[in-house]
Amino acid sequence: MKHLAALNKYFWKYRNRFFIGIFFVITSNYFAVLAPEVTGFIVGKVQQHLPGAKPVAHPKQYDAFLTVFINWVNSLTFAQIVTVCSITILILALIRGILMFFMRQTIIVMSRYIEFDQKNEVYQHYQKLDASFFKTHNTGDLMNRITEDVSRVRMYTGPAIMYLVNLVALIIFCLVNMLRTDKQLTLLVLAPLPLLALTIYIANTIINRKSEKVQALLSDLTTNAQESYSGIRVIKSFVQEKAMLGFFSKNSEDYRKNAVGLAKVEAVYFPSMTLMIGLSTLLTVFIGGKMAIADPSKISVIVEFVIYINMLTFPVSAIGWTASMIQRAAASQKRLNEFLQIEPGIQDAPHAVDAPVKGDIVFDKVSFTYDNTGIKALKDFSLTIKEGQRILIMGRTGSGKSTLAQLLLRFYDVDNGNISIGGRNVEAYTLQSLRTQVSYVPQDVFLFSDSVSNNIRFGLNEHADMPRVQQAAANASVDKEIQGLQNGYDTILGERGVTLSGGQKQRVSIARALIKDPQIMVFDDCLSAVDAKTENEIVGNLYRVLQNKTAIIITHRIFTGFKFDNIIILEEGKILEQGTHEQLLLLDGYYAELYRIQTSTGQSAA
Ligand SMILES: Nc1ncnc2c1ncn2[C@@H]1O[C@H](COP(=O)(O)OP(=O)(O)OP(=O)(O)O)[C@@H](O)[C@H]1O
Repeated sequence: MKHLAALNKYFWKYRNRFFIGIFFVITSNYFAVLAPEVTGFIVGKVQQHLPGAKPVAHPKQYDAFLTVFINWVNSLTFAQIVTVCSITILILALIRGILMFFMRQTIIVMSRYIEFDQKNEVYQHYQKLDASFFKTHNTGDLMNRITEDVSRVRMYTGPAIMYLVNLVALIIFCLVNMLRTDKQLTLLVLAPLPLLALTIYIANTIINRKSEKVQALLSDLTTNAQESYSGIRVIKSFVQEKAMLGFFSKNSEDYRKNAVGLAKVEAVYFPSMTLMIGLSTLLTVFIGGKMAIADPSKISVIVEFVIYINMLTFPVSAIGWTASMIQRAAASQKRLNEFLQIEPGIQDAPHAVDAPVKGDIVFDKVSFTYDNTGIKALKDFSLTIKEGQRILIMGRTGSGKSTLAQLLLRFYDVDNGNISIGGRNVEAYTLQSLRTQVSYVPQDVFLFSDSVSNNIRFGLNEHADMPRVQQAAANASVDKEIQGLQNGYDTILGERGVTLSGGQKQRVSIARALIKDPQIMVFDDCLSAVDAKTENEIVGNLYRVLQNKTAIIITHRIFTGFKFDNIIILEEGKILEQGTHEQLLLLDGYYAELYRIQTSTGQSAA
């Protein structure tokens, strides 16, 4: 339950709505319990009007408000009393309805505001968390917490609180009135209600457990179906349709069994609840009936009590429901707190500054190990890249090339050594200035379900006009292909739009980096999906665009047509060879071997 304390800041933020809402809940219940009293009063009047009726031994006491009303009504004729009381009951119902409307307008609307704020809070926090957090938590879990868990918490901030205050207020008002009317009858007829509340609580817990299981199975089923659709080409090419169908049918069967089990419990639960509630009414009529036989003036009491019992039915049955709603919200808030309390490992250092990120890049004895796998990706790595140099980084897969780029952008922080740009440690720049001024084209391309032009503009804070977007696309050699699409630059990409080829996606992603026009650019194996001719064209363009800029190009292919200031060959996190193309050929090592293979097979990019 302590987990829910995290929500207090929201209650405080919306305190006006909250307290006004509670005021509406209480007043609506006050007016609700006036109706049975007026009904009891009028039935009493009718009974007294019958021939041979004995006068009431102990006239009933009313609260101050009702006493004024009854004193006034008593001054009217019998026919007028009946009419006025009937209209009063109608007016009371109307007042209650209006107050309930305002109660929902305040409390439920407040819960929607809190839900909105909480979703934003979680989303903003996700944005702050670093790369290693996302590597160790799966997307489904992140999605579930921001949607399902936040919704469950809303059930607490809205309906649960509203019903809780409502039931407490109604039970108190009813009890006060019932005890004032007849203490003994009150205790007798209310005896089954605690039992009812307990039974409902237990049954609700069982239902919740079962429905959570059903929910989890449904989520498995959806994931299963989603994977089948997105991996349909792999399934078909490996002729695994039958196996996948079998897997899906098994999941589906598990889901069916559990859903039917839940339906059975619910089928027993609701009628038994009605039966138990009926018991209280039966007791009222039975015990009250006996009392009325002994003293006919008690008829009004029985009528009043039957109405009270019916009024109490819903709140009492809602006790279990509300309790389980609060339990579920507490469990969900616990899950949300787990993430909200994680401090991002990569943050702005206290002394970090917003400054132009340019100058020589120096890796000084850098070592880095991935925490989750213990893999030592860089070992005592030192390299100086002069401002304006274009360098190529090559090496076997897993040799640490991408790690270098990610350390430069502070997706991770080094374990030992340091990385500086323009004489200032990368940690001394704010993340904002570092990442806006160093353009990075990652290995795995990601395009948003948006227009091509907006995908290219993505990293800009200002709006770029079309000529600028087109220029960036032309430099990435993708302009002509975009123009060839049906809606050109307005073509929507992604699941509901056009699917670009792997090479086209890579080039849109390069255009996105080029449009930022930064001083430092890092291309991480981002041309792997394009053919040699296109690659040649892009590198040619890049060579021109990257004049006077520092460029780090990570690749597996050799570009012979262009002169790189330095070529680095990495091996197991260390420099194996470095120098210009000619120097490396003379060295006759890994690079020369790769060059021979590529030229003999015609793979060389230029
Ligand atoms: N997020 C990660 N968590 C744990 N280990 C990682 C992670 N990323 C990379 N590694 C490991 O670190 C080592 C270096 O990986 P890196 O991605 O830098 O290599 P690379 O030279 O870029 O490879 P490739 O050419 O295949 O892209 C590899 O052994 C890899 O398995």
